[in-house]
Amino acid sequence: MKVGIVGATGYGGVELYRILSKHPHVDECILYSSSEVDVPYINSFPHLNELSDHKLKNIDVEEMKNNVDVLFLATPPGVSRNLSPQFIESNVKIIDLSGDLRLKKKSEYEAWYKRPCVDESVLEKAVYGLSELNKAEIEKAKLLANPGCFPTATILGLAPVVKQKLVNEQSIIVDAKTGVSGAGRNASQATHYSEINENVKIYKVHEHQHIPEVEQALHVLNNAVTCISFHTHLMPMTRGIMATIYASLTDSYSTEALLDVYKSFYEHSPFVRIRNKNEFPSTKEVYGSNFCDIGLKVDERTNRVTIVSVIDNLMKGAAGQAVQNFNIMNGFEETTGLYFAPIYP
Ligand SMILES: NC(=O)C1=CN([C@@H]2O[C@H](COP(=O)(O)OP(=O)(O)OC[C@H]3O[C@@H](n4cnc5c(N)ncnc54)[C@H](OP(=O)(O)O)[C@@H]3O)[C@@H](O)[C@H]2O)C=CC1
Ligand SMILES: CC(=O)N[C@@H](CCC(=O)OP(=O)(O)O)C(=O)O
Repeated sequence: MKVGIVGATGYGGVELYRILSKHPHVDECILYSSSEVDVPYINSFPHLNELSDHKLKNIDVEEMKNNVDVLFLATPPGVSRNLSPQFIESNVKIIDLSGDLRLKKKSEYEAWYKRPCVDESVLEKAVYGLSELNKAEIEKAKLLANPGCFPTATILGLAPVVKQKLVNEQSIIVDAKTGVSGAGRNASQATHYSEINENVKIYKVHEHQHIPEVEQALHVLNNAVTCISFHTHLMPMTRGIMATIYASLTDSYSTEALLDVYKSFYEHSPFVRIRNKNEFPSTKEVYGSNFCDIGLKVDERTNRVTIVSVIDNLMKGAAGQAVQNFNIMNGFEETTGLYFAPIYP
C-alpha cells in the first residue's frame, strides 16, 4: 500500500513517518510539503539520517490521485477544507489530523475555529475516528476526521460512565494539561522556552476549540449531555496530556464497581489500559506510545468520581490514532505497527 503524508515537516507528520515507514502493510511513504519542494527530508529532521532518503514533493492533487492509496493530512486548520473535497470522487482514502472535519455542524466549526468551514456535503461524508467507540463506521470510511488530542483523552475517560448514565450529565468538569508539542513545531511567544519553563499556564478559557468536539461525542453516547466545563493548561513538558475529570455520581457506586465497568467497556480495546484501585497513570507512562491509560476513584464524601486519563498527544492524540484508524479502514489488525511499549523514563 502507498501512503502520502501532507505536512510531513511538522510534528504530527514526522510521527506518522516514524510509524508508517516501518508498517508491514506500507510499501512506500510519499512526503509532501507546501514550502520545501525537492529538499531532502533529513534537512528538516537530521535525526532521520540514514533512515530516510526521501525528498519532499510538491502538493499536486492529480499526482496524489495516481500515486497514493491513503493520504494523511497533518496540516493546520483550513488546509483540509481545501484539499479533502478534491479527493471525494477518487479512490484515495483521506485521514485528516486537523479539526476541519470533526464537527458535524458547519456553524459550530465557524464559531469555535473562527474560520470558514468546508461544505456541509463534505462534513456529512466524514467519519469521526475515535477508534474505540466508532469501529463499525471507521471500517467503511473513505474520509476520516481524526480526533483532537484533548478530546481523545477526555472522551475515552468519560465514555463508560456517560454511556451507562452513572454520572450526572450536567456535572462534568474537565481539567486538562498538555505538553508543548501540542502547539506544533513553529515557535511562538506562548511556547517560547522562557515562557514555559518552570511555569504552568491556563489558556483559551471557555474558548477552546475542543469543547464542542467533546460535547458532540458525549452527546452521541448519551443525549442528556449538553454542556461541559473544560479547561486546558500548558505544562513545561514536551509530550503528554492528562485529563483530570470530575463528575457527580447518580447513585453511590464504589471505586471497585466503576473500575469493573471500565474494564468490561474496554475489554476489546488493546490500547486502553485501566489501572487497579488506587493506581493513577502519569503522562510518562504512555510517552511515545498509542496507549490511553485510565485510573479513577470515588470520593465518598462528595459522591463524585475523579477520573484520570493520559495519552501522548502526538501518538494516541494524533499520529498513533491516525494509524490505528488506517489499520481499521483497511482491514488490518488494529495494533499493526503500533503495539510497542512507551519510552521510559
Ligand atoms: N501536535 C499535536 O499534538 C496535535 C496536532 N493535531 C493537529 O494536527 C495538525 C498538524 O499539527 P502539527 O504537526 O502539530 O503542526 P506543525 O505546525 O508541526 O506542522 C504542520 C505542517 O503543515 C504544513 N503546512 C503548513 N501550511 C500548509 C499549507 N497551506 N498547505 C499544506 N501544508 C501546510 C507545514 O509543512 P510545510 O511547510 O512543509 O508544508 C507544517 O510542517 C494540526 O491541524 C493540529 O491541530 C491534532 C492532534 C494533536
Ligand atoms: C499546546 C497547544 O496549543 N495545543 C493545541 C492542541 C490543539 C490541536 O492540536 O488542534 P486541533 O486538534 O484543533 O487540530 C491547543 O490547545 O489548541
